[in-house]
Amino acid sequence: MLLENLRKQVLDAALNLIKYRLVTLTGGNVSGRDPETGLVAITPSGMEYEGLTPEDIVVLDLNGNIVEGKWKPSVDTKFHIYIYKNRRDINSVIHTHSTFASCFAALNEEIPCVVTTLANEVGGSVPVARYTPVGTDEMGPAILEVIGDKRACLLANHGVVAVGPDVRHALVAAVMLEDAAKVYFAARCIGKPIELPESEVIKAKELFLYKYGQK
Ligand SMILES: O=C(CO)[C@@H](O)[C@@H](O)COP(=O)(O)O
Repeated sequence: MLLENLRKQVLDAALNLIKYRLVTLTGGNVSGRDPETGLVAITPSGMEYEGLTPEDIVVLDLNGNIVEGKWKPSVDTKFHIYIYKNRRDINSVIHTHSTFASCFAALNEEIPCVVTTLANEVGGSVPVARYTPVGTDEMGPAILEVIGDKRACLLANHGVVAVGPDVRHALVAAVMLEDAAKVYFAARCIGKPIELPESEVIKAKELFLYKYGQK
């Protein structure tokens, strides 16, 4: 089996989307790129993640051709591939429909950096990519128009895309974005959330990039 370890990471992340309630049923998708071969492992389309094995994860080349796999790849394959083709620093793309972040996607509203979590794990505020129809060539460019060096963006009227240098970092960005979106949602209900100063955002971002955990 090609890319067994990466396929296991992609499947594990997909199961975590269910665990952290970022998707329901077959919603969302996960992919990872192998830096050595350039091949991409992506979840199959329309299949619930529980019960899948690494063999069910589809391996593609950067033209979107199936290299190994028995199922059709995600309906969102085009934007995953577009991101990999245009951003060498990104080796994982995760798409979710997480509830609170999707509220702001429905409002076409950026989530400001009102808690250090967003600075730490996403790199600051969360921009909104313009609406594009699912499965089209437009979604990839719309995402790269806004995401910059952030680790996540909202998809207008749709959901969330999180990215990272590997599957683990992209998963953490997706989970922590939803945490921060819940806080922002509740804070908006109570009063007027206060944005962190840019200087503090930079400090919090760098702390997690260079010092957090066992670094
Ligand atoms: O949001 C969408 C389609 O609108 C997709 O993420 C979701 O339905 C999952 O599709 P796939 O199972 O990845 O083909």
